[in-house]
Amino acid sequence: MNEPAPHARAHTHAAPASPHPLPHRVSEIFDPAHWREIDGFTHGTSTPRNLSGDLTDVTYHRGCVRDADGAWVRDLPVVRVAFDRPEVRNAFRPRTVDELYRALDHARMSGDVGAVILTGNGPSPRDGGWAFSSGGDQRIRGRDGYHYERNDEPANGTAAGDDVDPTNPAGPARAEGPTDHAGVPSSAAADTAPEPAPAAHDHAVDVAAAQARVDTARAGRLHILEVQRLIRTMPKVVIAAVPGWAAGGGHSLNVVCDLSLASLEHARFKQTDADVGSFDAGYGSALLARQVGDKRAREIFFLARTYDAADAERWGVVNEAVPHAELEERALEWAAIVAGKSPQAIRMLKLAFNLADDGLAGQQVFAGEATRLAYMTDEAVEGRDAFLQRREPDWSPFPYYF
Ligand SMILES: CC(C)(COP(=O)(O)OP(=O)(O)OC[C@H]1O[C@@H](n2cnc3c(N)ncnc32)[C@H](O)[C@@H]1OP(=O)(O)O)[C@@H](O)C(=O)NCCC(=O)NCCSC(=O)c1cc(O)c2ccccc2c1O
Repeated sequence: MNEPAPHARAHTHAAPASPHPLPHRVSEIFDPAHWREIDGFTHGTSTPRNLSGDLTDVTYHRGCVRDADGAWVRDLPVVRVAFDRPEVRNAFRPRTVDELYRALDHARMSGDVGAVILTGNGPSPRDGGWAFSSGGDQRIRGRDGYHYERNDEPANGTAAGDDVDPTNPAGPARAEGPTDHAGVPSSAAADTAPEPAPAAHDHAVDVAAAQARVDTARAGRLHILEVQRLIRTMPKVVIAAVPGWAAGGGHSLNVVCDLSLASLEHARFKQTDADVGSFDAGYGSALLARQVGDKRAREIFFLARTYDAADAERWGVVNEAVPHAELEERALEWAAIVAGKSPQAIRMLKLAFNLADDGLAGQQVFAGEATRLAYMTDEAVEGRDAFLQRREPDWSPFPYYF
C-alpha cells in the first residue's frame, strides 16, 4: 500500500494526546475536569506491596482549566491534597503523614501555587460514611506513638509499604482512565455500571491484621504535629474542605487550616482526644480557644460531643457551611480568589495573623519574609555590593524613612 503524501498524513494523524489526561475520580464530589495529576506524585495502584513510592494514603492534584472536550488548557495556582483512606474515616497512619507532608511541602515550594485545599476523599466503600479525617489510626497506636507497618520502605522521600486490606487482599485496583473511588469508570460510564458489592468486612479481623503488620523495630511517630507546623508556617493559604467527620487529630488539622468550609449534610466535628487517652495540647486546643473562645473550646474537648457544620459555622470553627455537592466547587472558588490577590500581601498577612500566637517562632517566620522584602531593595543590594567590591557602602541615596 502506498504511503500517504506528507500533507495527507498530517490530516489523518490523531490530534496529539493532552499532556494532562483527566485524572481518576478520587472522590464522589471531586470533579476530574478541574484537576490534573502532578509529576512525581502518581497515585498507587493498590498492588499487594506498593514499593514504588506512589501515593496510596493521600491524593494530590493540580487545579487546571480544561476545554469542553476535557483537554488541558492551562494550570490554576491551586492544588488539592486529600486523605484517601475513607474506609477508616480517613484516619492517618505514619505513612499517611509522610505522604501528606511530602505533598504539602511540594505545594509550599511550588512558586506558581498560591492556595492549597485540604480535604478527605469519600464516601467509604464500606458504609457510605464521609470524613475529613478521624485522626491517628488507633489500630497501630503503640506506647511510643503511631507505628509504621512491616515492609514500609522509604521511597521518593516517603515511606511505602504493605497496603493489603485483609478482607480484600487483591485491593481495590483502580482501572485505567477516569474512575470513581472504587475503581469503576466515572461520569457517563459510571451511571450505567453497577457498583461492585463491597467485600465482607470484620472489624476484629481488620484490627488484628493491622496490628500484625506493625513494624515493632521502628520507633512510633507523632509527626502529624510536623504537618500542623508546615500548614501553619507555609506562606500560602490552606483551605480545609470538610466533607464529613473531623475527629481527634482530624479536628485539630481543621483548626490549624487558614480557612474552612464544611458540608452541611455530612460534616461532623468531635474532639475525641480525651476519650482515647490522647491530648493535642498545642494548636489543636490553644488555637481552637482563640477561634471559638475559651469556654467553648473547653466544652469541645471536655465533653467531646458531636457538633455539626451549622454549629461549627456559628462557633467559628469553620467559615461557611455549604451544601455537600458544592463543597469542592466552593473550595476551589475560594482558593482561586485567594490566589488572585497579591502574593506578597497574602504571605505577609498570613504570617502576621500567626505572629503573636506563635511567639518567637512566629516572629522568626514573619521576620524571614521581612528580610526577603528587604533584600529586594536597592539599599540592601548596595550593602551586598559594597562588601563584594571591598568598598565602603554608600547609603546616601536612602532616606531615614519615618
Ligand atoms: C470518627 C467517628 C466519630 C465516626 O463514627 P462513625 O460511627 O461514623 O464510624 P465508625 O466508628 O463505625 O468508623 C468506621 C470505621 O472506621 C474505623 N475508624 C474510624 N476512626 C478510626 C481511627 N481513628 N483509627 C482507626 N480506625 C478508625 C472504625 O473502627 C470503623 O471500622 P470498621 O472496622 O468497624 O469498619 C469514630 O469513628 C471515631 O470516634 N473514631 C476515632 C476518633 C479518634 O479517637 N481519633 C484519634 C484521636 S487521637 C489523635 O488523633 C492524635 C494523633 C496524633 O498523632 C497526635 C500527636 C500529638 C498529640 C496528639 C495527637 C492526637 O490527639
